[in-house]
Amino acid sequence: MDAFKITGGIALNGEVAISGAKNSALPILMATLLSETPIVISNVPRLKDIETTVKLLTQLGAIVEWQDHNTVKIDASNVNQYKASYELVKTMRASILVLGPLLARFGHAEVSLPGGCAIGARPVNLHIHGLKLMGADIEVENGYIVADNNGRLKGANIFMDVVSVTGTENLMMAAALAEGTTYIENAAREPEIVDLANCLNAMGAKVSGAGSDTLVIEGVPSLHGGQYSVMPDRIETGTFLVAAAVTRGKVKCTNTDPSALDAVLSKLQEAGANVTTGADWIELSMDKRPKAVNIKTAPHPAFPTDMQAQFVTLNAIAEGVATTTETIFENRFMHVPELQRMGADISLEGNTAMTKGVEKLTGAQVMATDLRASASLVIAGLVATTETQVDRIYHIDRGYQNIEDKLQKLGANIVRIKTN
Ligand SMILES: CC(=O)N[C@H]1[C@@H](OP(=O)(O)OP(=O)(O)OC[C@H]2O[C@@H](n3ccc(=O)[nH]c3=O)[C@H](O)[C@@H]2O)O[C@H](CO)[C@@H](O)[C@@H]1O
Ligand SMILES: C=C(OP(=O)(O)O)C(=O)O
Repeated sequence: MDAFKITGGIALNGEVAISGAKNSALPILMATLLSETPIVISNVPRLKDIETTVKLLTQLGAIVEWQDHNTVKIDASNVNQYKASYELVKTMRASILVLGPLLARFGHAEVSLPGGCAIGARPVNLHIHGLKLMGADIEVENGYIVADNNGRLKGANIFMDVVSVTGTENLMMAAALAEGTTYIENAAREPEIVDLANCLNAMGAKVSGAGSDTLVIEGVPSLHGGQYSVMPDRIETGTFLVAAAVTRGKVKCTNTDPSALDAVLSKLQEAGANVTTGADWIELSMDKRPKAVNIKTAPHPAFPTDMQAQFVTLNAIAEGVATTTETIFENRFMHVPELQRMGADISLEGNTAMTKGVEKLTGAQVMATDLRASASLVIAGLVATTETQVDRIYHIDRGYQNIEDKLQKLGANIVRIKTN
């Protein structure tokens, strides 16, 4: 298994080019299943979840061809399998995103029910409920969601009880090929929803309202290929900015979109960072110890849960006390015991972590438990006074393209090693 060895204490300095957004690329790649002709997607990040997606699309019968490192052509004209197996779904929950497209285009889909995972139960009841409202017949059999529909799905009025990102995406994709108009109320408003809607519209769909809480999707009989470029990864951007802030460095993130990061940038400024932005870049410099900042996660445009762990690390070494409240996932504080092992003073009460900032963290052998928890431990390693080993970094490889190369270029002392 791979691990990172990090020797901390170096201020990060320089420029880092941000990759395409994992959470946008995944639904967009799944959306290619809706198209009868080939589609070329650029700015696709090369990371484990994308490899898994390519494997899944290929198993379904799509022809996937990389045109360059980050550009992929997908021809889903001959898709002839409709099953996403447990083997793939267990490694990547976003596999659930084939459900809507397969059902809408082929009238049949079988997708393994994703299990619970490190950050919470994460049910998919809203995906199923919405598709049923569109007329699908759905049963859960032997651990699989088995969905059938005769002919086209029907447009429906869908109210989402809970704001769900992939739930909104699955239903948006299904509705794109449905007969009639679908209204999705209490829809997620994340920038990745807007990106998917733009991609679908480039394929001939009629989606409006993306970015608001009501989506209106006028179904069309078929979708076609074309070209689309994935938006920059706002969570990767935020992760590098926090790393710059805690190491008291100066980092410019290029190829990014500041408008997708309002809540994160405002918290970094509150922590004392100097943040400047241009159309497609953000520069952060920090010459003092950060001030502790209170955080409460909530659906976009509020503070993203995918940045919570990184800010717990910031608060752990900041001046003062702070509360970090997680309202999206019931079990997303697995990084806390690991940070405590590095000397952080954090107590957990329900869904709130209370941090009393310490002057320094010390290196330790720690274990990554999920994607963003891993990122928070890497950041802690960058600021710790002695060597840190982060084990099980397959979690971080799911969502960050070449994170160690990018950090090395900013001056960090981080290497990938093999353990046992
Ligand atoms: C691939 C991808 O884009 N992943 C992101 C997506 O995950 P994902 O789409 O899985 O997360 P959701 O937005 O669906 O989850 C939000 C909340 O809704 C609940 N829920 C969700 C669906 C459902 O059918 N029933 C239900 O109760 C979940 O348990 C959770 O408490 O949004 C999360 C919240 O911003 C991010 O952390 C993930 O990085
Ligand atoms: C939780 C995340 O991803 P996923 O939904 O794919 O598990 C994440 O990107 O932080």
